[in-house]
Amino acid sequence: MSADLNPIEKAKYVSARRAVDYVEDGMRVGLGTGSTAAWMVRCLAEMVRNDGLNITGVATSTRTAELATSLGIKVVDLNEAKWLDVTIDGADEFDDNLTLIKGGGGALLQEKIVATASDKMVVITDPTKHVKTLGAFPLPVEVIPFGWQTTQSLIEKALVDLDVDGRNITLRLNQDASFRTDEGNLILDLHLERLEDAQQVSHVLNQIPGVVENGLFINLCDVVIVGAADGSAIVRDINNGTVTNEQVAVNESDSIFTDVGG
Ligand SMILES: O=C(CO)[C@H](O)[C@H](O)COP(=O)(O)O
Repeated sequence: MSADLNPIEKAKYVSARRAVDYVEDGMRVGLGTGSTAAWMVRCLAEMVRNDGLNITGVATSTRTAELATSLGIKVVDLNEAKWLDVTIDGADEFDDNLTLIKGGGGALLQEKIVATASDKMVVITDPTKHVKTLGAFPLPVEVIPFGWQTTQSLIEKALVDLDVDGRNITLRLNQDASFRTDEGNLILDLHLERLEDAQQVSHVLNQIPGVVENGLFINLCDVVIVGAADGSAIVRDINNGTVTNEQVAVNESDSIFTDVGG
């Protein structure tokens, strides 16, 4: 493996490399967003280039669409694909129930739509993402710009009613301006520390006018892969209840490392 990659980046690559085993010829594939998902896109592109793999991708963000297209993967709109065989995406946190916090890259809305429209969601992670209790990573909530400060107040009040301390909410920034999602919306990051009842919090947040979606992914993830820098990967499949520890075949002179300058 490229000596220039740091251990976390190697772990991300290993989990992405294992995840593309779920992709078969002719499949419609949801392409996640983030640095781990970018490795998956590069792995798939290599299979398209070298093995003639024929797939249709649906991207969860503009930047993933640009990466995939630039590497030769056919990308179509979800309206055209309609339904997907598998989605492979990263996560910011996951717990033992495979409930996720996503949206660190601001793509949670499209990621959730795409994951929901997939037969299977495979989540690719590194060891830093596994938590006992969700919430150390701030929970992203996508809100429409109109009256967003009022929406924030309503979120604060709803969290107090749930006995969750939600007073620490920040508007996500991109340099000095507010961060805008692909849909032109804003992201509020909820610094909750601990999230005991994800189902309830998710439900309550999504009832608030102005909230478009939140970053909790509940009962969506089928498989989580935790890659490690030594080339091993733990693969947990929630549907068949298996957990396997595998060694992933990694080619040190893989051309995808030069694609990213590694
Ligand atoms: O949810 C996401 C983007 O909205 C990402 O999947 C999540 O932030 C993980 O990113 P990375 O793989 O770079 O750690």
